[in-house]
Order: sequence, then C-alpha cells, then structure tokens
Amino acid sequence: MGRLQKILIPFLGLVLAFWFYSARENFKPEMLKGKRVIVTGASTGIGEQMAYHLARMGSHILITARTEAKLQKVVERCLELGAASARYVSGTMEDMAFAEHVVKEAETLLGGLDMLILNHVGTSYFGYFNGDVGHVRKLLEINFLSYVAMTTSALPMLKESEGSIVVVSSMAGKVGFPFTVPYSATKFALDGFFSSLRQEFSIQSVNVSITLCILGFIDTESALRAAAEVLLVAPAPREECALEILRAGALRRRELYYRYGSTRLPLLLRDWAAELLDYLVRSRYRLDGLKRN
Ligand SMILES: NC(=O)C1=CN([C@@H]2O[C@H](COP(=O)(O)OP(=O)(O)OC[C@H]3O[C@@H](n4cnc5c(N)ncnc54)[C@H](OP(=O)(O)O)[C@@H]3O)[C@@H](O)[C@H]2O)C=CC1
Ligand SMILES: CC(C)CCC[C@@H](C)[C@H]1CC[C@H]2[C@@H]3C(=O)C=C4C[C@@H](O)CC[C@]4(C)[C@H]3CC[C@]12C
Repeated sequence: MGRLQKILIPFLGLVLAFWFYSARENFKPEMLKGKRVIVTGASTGIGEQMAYHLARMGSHILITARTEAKLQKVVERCLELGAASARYVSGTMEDMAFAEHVVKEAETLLGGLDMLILNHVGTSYFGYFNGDVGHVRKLLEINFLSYVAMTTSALPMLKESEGSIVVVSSMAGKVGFPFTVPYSATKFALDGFFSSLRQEFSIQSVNVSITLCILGFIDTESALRAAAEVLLVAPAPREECALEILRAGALRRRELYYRYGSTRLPLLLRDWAAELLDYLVRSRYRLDGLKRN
C-alpha cells in the first residue's frame, strides 16, 4: 500500500500538472481586435495571409515589403475585409535605417505597437552551397540583422503595451537541411538571439512575449517554385499556417511548430538520433529534380 501511494501520488501530481498546463487560455479572434500590428514581408506568401486574417479580426495593420504595387493591393483587400486601419511602407530590409523607419511609422501613424511580426526573407537559392560569402552576408542582413534592428527600436513601444514579438523561422533553423546553407544560417541565428533575449526579459520582468515559429514546407509561390520538384514532402496551406502564427502570438506561446507532425516529431529525434534524422531528411529529397544553378 505504502509503495502504491509513493507511485500513485506523484503520478496524480503529474496528471494534474499536465491538465493544468494544457488547459491554457483559448484563442479568440477578439484578442487581436483593435491591436496595432506590423507585418513584414506582407506583399505575398504567409505574410500576405497574416494581413488578411488580421483584417478580418479588426486590427490596425502596417505592412511592409519592397514591391509597392503589391502592398497597395494587399492594403485595399485588408480594408475590404474589415481592418480597423491598413497602411504600407515600402523599402528594403537590406537597409537597417529602413527597418527602423518602419517602426517609427507605427509610432507616428498608430501611436504605439502591440505586435511586431517579423516574417520577411531575402531571395536565396535552393541548391548546393556555391561559396558566395557576399550572399551569406547580405542574407544575414535581411533575414537576421533587420529583425534585431526592428526589435530594438520597437522595444520601448512593446514594453509600454506589454506586447508581443513574433519571429517566423523554419525547421531549417533547428536542423540542417541540404540546399539551404545561407538561409539556414540566418534562421539558426534568430533562435540564438531571440531565445537568449527571452531569458533576459524573464529575469528583468519585461512583459513582452517572444514567439519563435518553426515552420515546415508551406505552399507559397516562392517555396513551390524553389523546392516542389525536389522535395517528397507535401506542402501545408499558407492560410492555415498564417492563422496558426497569429494564434500562437496572441496566446504568447514560446514556440509554434507547424505542422506539428512534420516538425515537432522529427525534432524529437534530433538530440538522441541525429544521424537517423539526417538520413530521414535526405530520403525526402529527389536529387534529379534539382535545377542547375
Ligand atoms: N514557404 C515555406 O516553405 C517556408 C517559409 N518559412 C518562413 O516563412 C516566412 C515567409 O515565407 P514565404 O511566405 O514563403 O515567403 P515569400 O517569398 O512568399 O515572401 C517573402 C516576403 O519578403 C519580402 N522581401 C523579400 N526581400 C525583401 C527585402 N530585401 N526587403 C524587404 N522585404 C523583402 C517579399 O516582398 P518583396 O519581394 O516585395 O520585397 C515578400 O513579401 C519566411 O520567414 C520564411 O523563412 C519557413 C519555413 C518554410
Ligand atoms: C523531412 C521532414 C522531417 C521535414 C521536411 C521539411 C523540409 C522539407 C522543409 C523545412 C524548411 C523548408 C525550407 C524553408 O524553410 C524555406 C524555404 C525558402 C523558400 O523560398 C524555398 C523553400 C525553402 C528552402 C523550404 C524548403 C523545404 C524545407 C527545407
């Protein structure tokens, strides 16, 4: 009996802890109503879909990317869908002054900021590493340093609103995949920077959440163009992906894994059977589909 109690009580404790942990707050679209949100890389792909979801939820939206004509169309659609307000700023994230300018625009136009969604990525190649160090530097500036610059300038506003930072990363920011060498380096850098910063926020009681989004293959035009012929993996829908990112950000989750089965489960292998994971990853590639570049 005594032994049974010794096992049963901790077991019940664990069950209760699990129940308590999983019964966390549920997402309601009203959570983002009236919130002031920046979405970067929102002229197309997942960023564009996030803008539309935010519009339906009644947020104030500030979007950015390089192509003005596309941004204009996305803003128009956001207004049709019910955004509280929708504006754009066009420019390149190769330029840190532009990254900071976007944040300043939120201050001027919206009077503050509740959520900063960092989503843009510069164009890269999907193929063997070609030795171009200049490209790695440029991609680090676009995919990583501009995220740092925007976070730094948005922090006073985010502290004020007790807001959220959402960082869109990838499975390629947690595991090495073939053909994404420069891209993968930039995504691993994001994990280092933002996971460390989250720890400091916790120590300093800074109530700004950081959500790192670990995405698998998503059916955006650029991803399909680059990799559909090579990967034996079905891409997940960008609309659903965009909604899951917003949900995780609104719930102040630490990380999002989308889709769960093709991201979280393979990652369980990473620390215990890295060689097996590497092998399984390679087995999902069709090398004769690779374009010459
Ligand atoms: N699709 C996928 O399979 C996966 C995507 N992800 C991540 O999801 C996020 C979105 O990806 P996805 O929607 O596929 O990307 P897209 O290629 O569809 O969109 C990229 C966006 O970034 C903008 N952009 C590109 N270069 C620059 C630049 N120099 N300065 C400013 N903006 C720029 C583009 O607009 P413009 O050209 O007008 O500037 C566009 O709006 C990225 O962080 C990506 O790493 C993660 C895992 C898988
Ligand atoms: C085998 C399984 C364990 C999981 C497989 C998931 C793999 C196939 C997923 C995970 C991360 C994905 C890449 C990514 O993050 C972003 C881009 C940029 C885009 O412009 C071109 C496509 C590309 C390279 C994706 C290609 C597919 C990748 C490697």
